[in-house]
Amino acid sequence: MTAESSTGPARRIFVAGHRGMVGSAICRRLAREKAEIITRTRAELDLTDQRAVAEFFANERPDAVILAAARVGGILANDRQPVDFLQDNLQIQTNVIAAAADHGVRRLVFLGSSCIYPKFAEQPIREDALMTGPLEPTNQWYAIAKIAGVYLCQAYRRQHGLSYVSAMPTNLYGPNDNFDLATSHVLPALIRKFVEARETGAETVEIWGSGTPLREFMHVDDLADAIVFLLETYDGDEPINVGSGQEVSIRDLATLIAREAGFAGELRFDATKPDGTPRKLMDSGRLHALGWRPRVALEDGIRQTIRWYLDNRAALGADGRTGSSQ
Ligand SMILES: NC(=O)C1=CN([C@@H]2O[C@H](COP(=O)(O)OP(=O)(O)OC[C@H]3O[C@@H](n4cnc5c(N)ncnc54)[C@H](OP(=O)(O)O)[C@@H]3O)[C@@H](O)[C@H]2O)C=CC1
Ligand SMILES: C[C@H]1O[C@H](OP(=O)(O)OP(=O)(O)OC[C@H]2O[C@@H](n3cnc4c(=O)[nH]c(N)nc43)[C@H](O)[C@@H]2O)[C@@H](O)[C@@H](O)C1=O
Repeated sequence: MTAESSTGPARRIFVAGHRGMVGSAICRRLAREKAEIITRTRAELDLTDQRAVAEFFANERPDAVILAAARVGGILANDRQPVDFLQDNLQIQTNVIAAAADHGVRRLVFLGSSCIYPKFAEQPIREDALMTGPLEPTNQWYAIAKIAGVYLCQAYRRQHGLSYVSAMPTNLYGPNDNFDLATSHVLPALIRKFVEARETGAETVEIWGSGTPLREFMHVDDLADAIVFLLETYDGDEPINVGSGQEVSIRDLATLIAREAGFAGELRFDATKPDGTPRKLMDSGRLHALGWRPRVALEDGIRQTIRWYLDNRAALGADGRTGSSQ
């Protein structure tokens, strides 16, 4: 294990999870850099397979890694599949981070999530709120795994001097999102629901929970730009928040998407579904102080993502996830 801890451009970058929403956006963004991008589909490399991951790193020798592969899902999937969200994420991140360290990877960016912060953290949430209070019960399993990932990066830095960092994105949306209503996040779910309601002439659309929770949304192209910026410039022990500052209630988000999708009917709130955390607006002041700012306004991003969904839904699987052709 070597301990070269400089920032700066990487040459061979392994983007883990390149077929996902975040990984694909990172690949689009990296195409503008002088870097060779290494990818593997899940069929080629199951990241929960420790031996296969070690072999891959021994053969490919990337000098940087962006870890955007994970078991990801919305509030209900997190709540109903605690084993999958805890176990898959612990395995994927531990295998990748450990193999990277064992095979001389110089730089690694681990993606956490704003849900790792305490449910009732002071708003906007600063990085030092981590581990200061109880987690939101619906996604505590996923959060515990992600917290372990943050600590593993810090541990490799402390014990082996490695330059591994963690970024905490807020709620994301954009091309290649998951539009499966059972497992998706709210924004793609509402795009699909309102588009289909307009097409079928449905009079109501069901919105989970009370509509009062507040969420901060960022377009995935902004996130990808921030991750490449951090890969090249950030070498800190602390995780760093990546937010947009664009906060909206679920009711207002639904109203906005309904308008953009051309749905004029009624919103019906389903109180049997969980609200989750009441608010999670991140303080992204540290990232801004480094000189990075988001660009995509929420309305523009939603309009663009509705267009993407309309243009691409035929190629999505029946469940609304990107097919295996990429
Ligand atoms: N979406 C969001 O709102 C947020 C996401 N994040 C973080 O960003 C990262 C990416 O999320 P996102 O792009 O939305 O998620 P996606 O589900 O769109 O993508 C995840 C990717 O990981 C791959 N993957 C999952 N399990 C394995 C495995 N065992 N072996 C190999 N590959 C695997 C998937 O492969 P396959 O295509 O085969 O399924 C997919 O390409 C995650 O770390 C997530 O926690 C953080 C905050 C918010
Ligand atoms: C990114 C983050 O994402 C997850 O947390 P979340 O922000 O609570 O996730 P969500 O997008 O699924 O819901 C946001 C809000 O929206 C409401 N809501 C309304 N109607 C629908 C709906 O149709 N689908 C969904 N999914 N939610 C809906 C829903 O009830 C909730 O109040 C974490 O588990 C964790 O994985 C994580 O890191």
